[in-house]
Amino acid sequence: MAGEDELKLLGMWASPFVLRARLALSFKGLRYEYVEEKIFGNKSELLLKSNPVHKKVPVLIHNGKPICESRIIVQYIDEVYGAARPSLLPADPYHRVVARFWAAYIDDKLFSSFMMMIMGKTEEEKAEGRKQLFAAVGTLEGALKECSKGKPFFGGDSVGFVDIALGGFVAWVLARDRLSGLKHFDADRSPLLAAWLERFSSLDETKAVMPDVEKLVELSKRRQAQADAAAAAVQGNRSG
Ligand SMILES: N[C@@H](CCC(=O)N[C@@H](CS)C(=O)NCC(=O)O)C(=O)O
Repeated sequence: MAGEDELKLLGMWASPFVLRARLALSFKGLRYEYVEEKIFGNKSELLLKSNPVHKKVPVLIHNGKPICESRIIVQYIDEVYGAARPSLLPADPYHRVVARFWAAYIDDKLFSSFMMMIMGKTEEEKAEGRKQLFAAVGTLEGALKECSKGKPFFGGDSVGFVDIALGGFVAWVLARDRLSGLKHFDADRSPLLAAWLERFSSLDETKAVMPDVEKLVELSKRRQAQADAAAAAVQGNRSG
């Protein structure tokens, strides 16, 4: 990193999107100031000023300039610090758009079905979320085969953009595995992703920023209880 560069990350410890930014910074070997935000309480002036459109974390502030949205932040880090460590995005424009396509798929399909499975208002909705999640995992298994071409990561020999996009969810996948007793990246149904999960989780750069899975399990239980109570109240209002 250039001597006078100042990097500050506004985050929240449990956020998978923040974890993406932390992973990218970690894989590039960059130092930065981390600021924990109270996103469900009073958001800081700095966050509101830095991300007035979405008011969400992560926000990366580079020499006073804010960059918002996790996938954009990861690509920015890769462009600015391209010389430090291997590039996250492939050099070939077609391979680059393929990587961007799968990173978007992770948000549009994997994350949305994951949320439906956890926060669904009815048992039917949760079951539908689970079904869609397993379908999305199946599709990603094919994407890993296509992108890695037999190498360890979506990025090939080294971690790339899609690895980071999916890596943001690793701690949550492990926490939900623990809560449900299910393996979301199951070695029988998705052997490549199961092996990827082991490999990615064991890297030093990942371990350095990975949130505590036990703490996520506790947070997940609390959120589940709140979602269930809200769903029960809606049900009560309908029948009352
Ligand atoms: N699309 C955004 C999603 C970011 C996001 O949803 N952040 C959540 C934390 S996980 C947040 O800041 N929520 C606060 C709010 O919704 O007000 C990204 O990729 O960065």
